[in-house]
Amino acid sequence: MRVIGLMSGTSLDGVDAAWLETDGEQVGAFGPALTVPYEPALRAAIREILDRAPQLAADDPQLLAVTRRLTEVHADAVRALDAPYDLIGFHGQTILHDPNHRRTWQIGDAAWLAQALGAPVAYDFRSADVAAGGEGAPLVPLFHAGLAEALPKPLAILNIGGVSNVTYLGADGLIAACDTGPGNALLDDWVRQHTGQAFDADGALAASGKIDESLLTRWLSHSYFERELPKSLDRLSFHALLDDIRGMSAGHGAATLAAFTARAVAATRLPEVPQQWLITGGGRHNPAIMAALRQALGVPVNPVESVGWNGDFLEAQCFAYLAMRVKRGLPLSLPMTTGVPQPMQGGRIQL
Ligand SMILES: Nc1ncnc2c1ncn2[C@@H]1O[C@H](COP(=O)(O)OP(=O)(O)OP(=O)(O)O)[C@@H](O)[C@H]1O
Ligand SMILES: CC(=O)N[C@H]1[C@@H]2OC[C@@H](O2)[C@@H](O)[C@@H]1O[C@H](C)C(=O)O
Repeated sequence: MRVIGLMSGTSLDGVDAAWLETDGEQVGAFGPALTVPYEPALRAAIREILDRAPQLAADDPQLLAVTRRLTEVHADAVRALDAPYDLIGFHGQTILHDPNHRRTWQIGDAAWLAQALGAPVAYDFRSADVAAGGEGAPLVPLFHAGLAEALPKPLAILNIGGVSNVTYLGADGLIAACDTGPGNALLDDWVRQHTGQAFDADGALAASGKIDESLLTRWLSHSYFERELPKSLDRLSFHALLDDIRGMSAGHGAATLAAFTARAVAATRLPEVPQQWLITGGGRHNPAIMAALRQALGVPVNPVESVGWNGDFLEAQCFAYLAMRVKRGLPLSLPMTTGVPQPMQGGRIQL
């Protein structure tokens, strides 16, 4: 089937939309993809909702307004793709992720979207997993495994979005995963506070500063890095650490945060050392993070473009693939990807 996947990630920068022809197991063809950025007012409103999420009522007027506007931008993204489709995969925007309390919350109005587009919409990909005692994230591993079938293993695929997550593919067929630590979200927030820019373009600010090694050592002693996978994070899980660098110069802070993203990856215990790391997500555009990864991992580190994938749209493509799996009743997650007791179906379809 022809499926459009829609992902609004933890960076809060906009909606990624990507077209895929798939049966939910193989990818038949990749198609057009694009990003519709959120207008600054919407971005700020999402950020407010995210900060208020733990106390937020489902009928909060600001929540309802943000949900509607966010869903409209998703509809715009589908229309802008201008390609025929049979099904939509709609992730929505995560505003809260707390699997320990069996809560994960993605906002977005699937019923409105299905009606606006006149097409079925698969949505609510994470809650069945969390209800079954799983982490509810990451969900991308089965898609990575499908794409990487012919690649040499063991292989690690690292997404550096707002939060970073890794998929491990073993030579024996094992698929394992977890969030590794911060991606760009801490760094983005730091850069916004200090320069007013949305992110550290090309790692320039980080390159101008010096890494605070003793602080890094302290941060890496955080209990999250002791935990075995599977495990997952909220966008705000590490935000308290920004207090530790409050007095630092913008450059030193950026250098230390970029290095932390990379060292947290290296601190993640995988079943075996991968032959290669393939890097996807916006963080692969940051040379400071890429250089720190190469130094910390000691095996080849390459962007996913080196194997012909598009690292700006892999997650949107993933939710097209998962939409098809929802439709076919195939599992979305496995014991070693989210900690569910058995391969777990999930998602719902709005007709
Ligand atoms: N040229 C660049 N230089 C430095 N950083 C960049 C560049 N381009 C993108 N980024 C970083 O990538 C981020 C966006 O990444 P991405 O689009 O993968 O996020 P996302 O889709 O919200 O992620 P996720 O859902 O995985 O959390 C930006 O906020 C920025 O930090
Ligand atoms: C709860 C949630 O939305 N998590 C996101 C987030 O962004 C990156 C990382 O944290 C990953 O765990 C997940 O997204 C990807 C698409 C996933 O589920 O695989």
